[in-house]
Amino acid sequence: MKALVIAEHADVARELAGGARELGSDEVSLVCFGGAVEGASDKVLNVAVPAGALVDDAAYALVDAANAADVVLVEATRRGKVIAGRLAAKLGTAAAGATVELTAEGGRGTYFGGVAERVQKSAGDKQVYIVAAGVCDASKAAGAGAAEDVAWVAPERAAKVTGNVERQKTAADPTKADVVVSAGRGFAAEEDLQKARDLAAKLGGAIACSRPLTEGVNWLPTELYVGVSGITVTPKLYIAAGISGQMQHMVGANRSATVIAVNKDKNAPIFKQCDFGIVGDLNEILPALTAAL
Ligand SMILES: Cc1cc2nc3c(=O)[nH]c(=O)nc-3n(C[C@H](O)[C@H](O)[C@H](O)COP(=O)(O)OP(=O)(O)OC[C@H]3O[C@@H](n4cnc5c(N)ncnc54)[C@H](O)[C@@H]3O)c2cc1C
Repeated sequence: MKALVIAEHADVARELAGGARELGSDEVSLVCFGGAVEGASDKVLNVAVPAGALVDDAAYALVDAANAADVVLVEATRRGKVIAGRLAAKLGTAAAGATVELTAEGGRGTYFGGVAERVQKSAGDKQVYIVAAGVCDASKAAGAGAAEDVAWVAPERAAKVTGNVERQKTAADPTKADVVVSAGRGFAAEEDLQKARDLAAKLGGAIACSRPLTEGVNWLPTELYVGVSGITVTPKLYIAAGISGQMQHMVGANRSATVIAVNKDKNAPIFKQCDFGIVGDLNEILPALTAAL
């Protein structure tokens, strides 16, 4: 069996390469847009993204590599999801998303904010899985990593980069953190986010958020929103503050080992999806937690 791994982060690339081996792949090809990955795969595919082009469009350069593979594992990033969808369409199949476990029977994924699970496979003989960080075991990754250049193939109607805006960099990556303090629309003012930052700092964790805090008011970078169209996090502790618990958000958080919710509405749906719930005003609860730690 042959596998193609597509990732944005070197550590997740290793994990997915390990996952491909666990599935029984005897040949693993790997492309990582976020840096060199050595000793993790048989082949390393170098896709040079031309200036002005988008990584999202890399699917077209990878069609031949995907066609040569039986299984394609794609890191569940925003760009990865675009690449996986386009590649699956080119292969005449569908991509299985939100995969939290890979098995020979298919990918186990969660749905409806984690209240349901199912195992699914792409139709046909080629499998395309979108897999989150932390799902596969990197220790199984191995290989000589023979380098191969892959020519860029521009899409028929490529998106054009019309400008670049430097984004605010965050101190810690929530996809890697053991503790994530996640802020939602319950935060009434941007400066109140400091309360979440203080708690995260005290716990050695990272900040994340629900989508309205990025795309609605632009208080935090889009890389930080958790959910079906954002990132998937798998921390030991997820503190959801001022988040109602809509399924589109929870699907990205429900693999956290422990979820604590802080919400002033005792009927908020999040209280049905958490291990511990605190009914109260986050403006009082978060500073109190920070002070108590
Ligand atoms: C196709 C699609 C994709 C989507 N993808 C995503 C996604 O990937 N990620 C995502 O997050 N969302 C996503 N959404 C949006 C999602 O449906 C919800 O609208 C969003 O998650 C709600 O964010 P929230 O919980 O922060 O806000 P709200 O639902 O408005 O909840 C705010 C909560 O804060 C509480 N609150 C208010 N004030 C306080 C206070 N002072 N102290 C404590 N609690 C307080 C309220 O009681 C309420 O429960 C998507 C929607 C669609 C249609």
